[in-house]
Formats: sequence, C-alpha cells, structure tokens
Amino acid sequence: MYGVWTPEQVRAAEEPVLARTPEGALMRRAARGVAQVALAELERRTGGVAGCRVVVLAGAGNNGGDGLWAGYELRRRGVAVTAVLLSPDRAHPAGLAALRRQKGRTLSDVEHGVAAVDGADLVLDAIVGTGARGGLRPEAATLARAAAVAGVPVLAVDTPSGIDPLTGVPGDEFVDAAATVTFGARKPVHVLAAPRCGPVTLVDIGLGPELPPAPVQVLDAADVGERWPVPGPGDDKYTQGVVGVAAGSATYPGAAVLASGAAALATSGMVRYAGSAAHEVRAAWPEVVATDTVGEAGRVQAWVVGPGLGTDDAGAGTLAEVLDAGLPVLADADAVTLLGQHAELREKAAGHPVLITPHAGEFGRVAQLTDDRVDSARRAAADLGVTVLLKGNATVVADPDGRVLVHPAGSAWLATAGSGDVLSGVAGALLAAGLDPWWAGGCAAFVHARAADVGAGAADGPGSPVPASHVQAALPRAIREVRGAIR
Ligand SMILES: NC(=O)C1=CN([C@@H]2O[C@H](COP(=O)(O)OP(=O)(O)OC[C@H]3O[C@@H](n4cnc5c(N)ncnc54)[C@H](OP(=O)(O)O)[C@@H]3O)[C@@H](O)[C@H]2O)[C@@H](O)CC1
Ligand SMILES: [K+]
Repeated sequence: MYGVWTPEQVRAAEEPVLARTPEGALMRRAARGVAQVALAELERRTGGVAGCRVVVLAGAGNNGGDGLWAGYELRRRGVAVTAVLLSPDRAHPAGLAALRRQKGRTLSDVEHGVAAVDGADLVLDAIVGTGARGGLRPEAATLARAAAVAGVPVLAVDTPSGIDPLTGVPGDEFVDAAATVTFGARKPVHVLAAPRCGPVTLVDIGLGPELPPAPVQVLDAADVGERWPVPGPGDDKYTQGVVGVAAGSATYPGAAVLASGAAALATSGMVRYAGSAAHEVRAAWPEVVATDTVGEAGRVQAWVVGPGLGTDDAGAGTLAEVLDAGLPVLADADAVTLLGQHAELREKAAGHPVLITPHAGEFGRVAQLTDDRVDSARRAAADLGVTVLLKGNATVVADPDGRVLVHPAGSAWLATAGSGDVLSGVAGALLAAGLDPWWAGGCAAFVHARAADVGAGAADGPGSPVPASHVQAALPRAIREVRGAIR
C-alpha cells in the first residue's frame, strides 16, 4: 500500500524542509532524480547517452527550475541539451545560469522550439507542476503537440503539464507522458490519470516526516492477496460466508449469471441466487443454489442486489427486503438508482455495512459528481453513510469513516457490457467472507482489473477485447496472482 498526497499538502511539507536545507538543495536533488531517469530512458531507447539530444520545455516556475537543473546534469553526462524557455524573462535564474555554464543551448521562440523537439531523443516536460492552473497555454500546447506528432517520448517532471495535479482531469491540451518523475510524494494525478503519466518514479527529497497521514491509499497485489479469503482446514461450505445474489430478471438473466458466477469463483463456500433468472443461473452454474425469491433463499452472510433488478416497485421491494435483513449489502446498478429515488431506502442503508458501486451516471443519481472524483466519493460516503465505490478507469473507494483508496486499472479493457455485474459478484462474496466494505471494494476492484488484463492477454502483448464472461473466467488466475504476491 502506498499513499498519495494533495499538492497543497506536499507544498506545506516542503516548507520546513526548505527552511532547514541550503538554498536550492531540494531542487538540485529533484533534478538529479530527473536526470537519472532521463539517462536510463535514453540508454534503453538508443543504447547510449553521449550525443543524445534532449529538449527541456521550461516554464516560469520551480517546475521549470527542476527542468533546467536536470538539463545541467545531463550536459555533464555529454547529452546535447536544448532548453525552450516558455517565459524567457522569468526562467529560473540559477537553473538557467547552470545550464548555460555547461554550454546548454537555450531557445525562446516556439518555431525553433518545435524544430528542436522534432529532432530530439527525449523531451523533458518542465512546463508546469503543482502550481498548474488549467490546460496547456497555446505555446506550450504547440510544443507538446510537436513531440506527440514526432513520436518523441516525453518525461514529465513532477506531473504531466496540462493535467490537473489534484483531480487528474486533462485540459483541452496536455502532455501525454511516457514516464514521470515526481518528488517527495505521489500526487493524485499519478493514480487518477495513470495512463497519462506512464511509470512514475518517486524521488525522495526528505518530506517523509513532514507529511500528514495520506488522504488517499493505493493497494498493491500483496495487500489484496493477504486479505483474499481462502478456506482453512476447519472450514466447510457455511463457515466461509454464504453470499446471496438478488439480481437479474427473466428479460435480463445475463446480469444474474455474471454476478452469481463471479461470486462462485471469488470465494469458496456457497452462493445462493434469488430471482426470476433462477433457471438460467442454475444452467450456467450448477453449484449455485437458486430460488425465485429472497424470502426462500435461506441464510446468507451478505447480499448482492441490483444488477438487472429493475427499478419498479418489485425491485424496490427486493432492495428493502435485503436491507432489512441487516447484513452487509453490495448495491449496484438498479439498486443505486432505487436508492436515488427513495429516501426511505437511503435511510435503511445509512450506517450499515453497505457498499454501493455506481458508475458516473448512477453516482449522479445519489450524489453530486464534480471533476474532483475523490472529493465527490468522500462526500457521498459521508452524506449517505455507506461505502462508495465510484467506477472508472481509476476506481475510487470511499468509506464514511474517511478512508479513501484509488485503484488505477492499468488498462481500459473493463469498459465492456456486463463487467460491472462481475465486480458486484466478487465484492459481494468478499463481504460475505467478512471483509469490511472498504476492503471488499478495494480488493474486488484490484482483482477485477487484473482479471480483465489476464482475459485480454495483456501480459503477453498488446491484448485483445475481452467480454465480461471472459473477465469472469479469468478471476481464478487473477486471484492466484495476488495470492502469489504475498510477502
Ligand atoms: N518548492 C520547492 O522547493 C520544490 C519544488 N519543486 C518543483 O516545483 C514545482 C512547483 O513549483 P511552483 O510552485 O513554482 O509552480 P509551477 O508548477 O512551476 O507552476 C507555476 C508557473 O507555471 C505557470 N503556469 C500555471 N499554469 C500553467 C499552464 N496551464 N500552462 C503553462 N504555464 C502555467 C505559472 O505562470 P503564471 O500564471 O505566473 O504566468 C507559473 O509561472 C513542483 O511541481 C516541483 O516540480 C521541486 O523542485 C522540489 C522542490
Ligand atoms: K511538468
């Protein structure tokens, strides 16, 4: 597990460190980290570093200073460095002087800048960092576009410029980085817009003791593997937690089949299905005990409710019945819509171990969604009194107690019909096994995304589209992988 801190928190942590270190020392350390990663990139891409051409796009603030100092370090290693100064009068004085001392070239017009970018082996994006406001300005945008058109990889300094460091939302134009080097602490952009950052290297600049508890956590495979429920020698089919699935309908049996099957694959023990798709569920998953109604289902330790349920009175009745049982509940899809429609259902859910799993559209029915997805999920969890898993390429899980995690998917293969039904089955099975809703949501999101990559064959090459039933089928391998990561 690692933490993510807001730009504001990082700035506050920098202050005391700046005060007790010699002037410029922090920036020099940051710049050496950038140069190291740049050298490794050059080595990897061209087989050497001497004579390679690096262009630094340097903005007016300290981010530009980092870039200029990194250019200085690269010059010392024999790299040909050109800095394009976006605000020539405000370029970081010490960084600029150092680069010039090492005979680095500087340019201050975009036209020559574009030509330099065109012939570069690597571009350093030191346009703007945590001081960013809005998307790229026109000159910076022209240079970023030139790098993209020429296929020159961009190494982002701290954050890819043009993407909001706090929310990860890109402006109209932004830098699409091949890799990012950040300092002191990871920032939200690195997980919320992970595909735009590439691999992120964290350079230690001594902020550790000054940082508050991380407001956002990111799980790793071992965190998930350690918590994944597996049977022990004393277990039988009941002791591990029985999950009930109230989903699907005669018209939409697929949701029931996907959720029930995912639950059966996620944990051992037992799955009970209750609803009008009992016949289809039984046919696809003979191990699932299927009945027509929640009342007939027998004892369970958690309910999955919602996928394909319908939003009519019958659906509302089923949701009310499930919430009244007082057990942990996974509410997805139509159940989220129903919660948005009925205040009395929201009241039943509040304060209970309930995990809701809306996509952006469903989220808007229960709470307000802004560009700041982390803040939106956190507020929704606090207001509704339930754990909220906001789906997206970066999934956000927020608990009413204030804990927030983000899981960056690593690919977009889950953008396919039925994948949410699979997630609900997995998360519900984890609730039944006794995980609290925050951990159930985080572990389910992790394994779900991993299963999509496995199903897509993304580990062996570029991958191929993967339907939800194949994501479901890949769950066992994904679970084996996270269990294999246990330290
Ligand atoms: N503190 C330290 O010691 C350390 C700090 N570190 C580094 O400092 C960085 C933060 O530096 P910072 O606070 O100077 O802000 P920064 O990100 O350079 O941006 C401000 C400038 O950008 C401009 N600008 C704004 N928006 C823009 C846009 N959309 N497109 C283009 N330009 C835009 C804005 O211009 P203005 O609005 O004034 O015209 C202003 O001039 C941090 O990310 C890290 O890299 C490390 O070295 C570690 C030690
Ligand atoms: K940057």
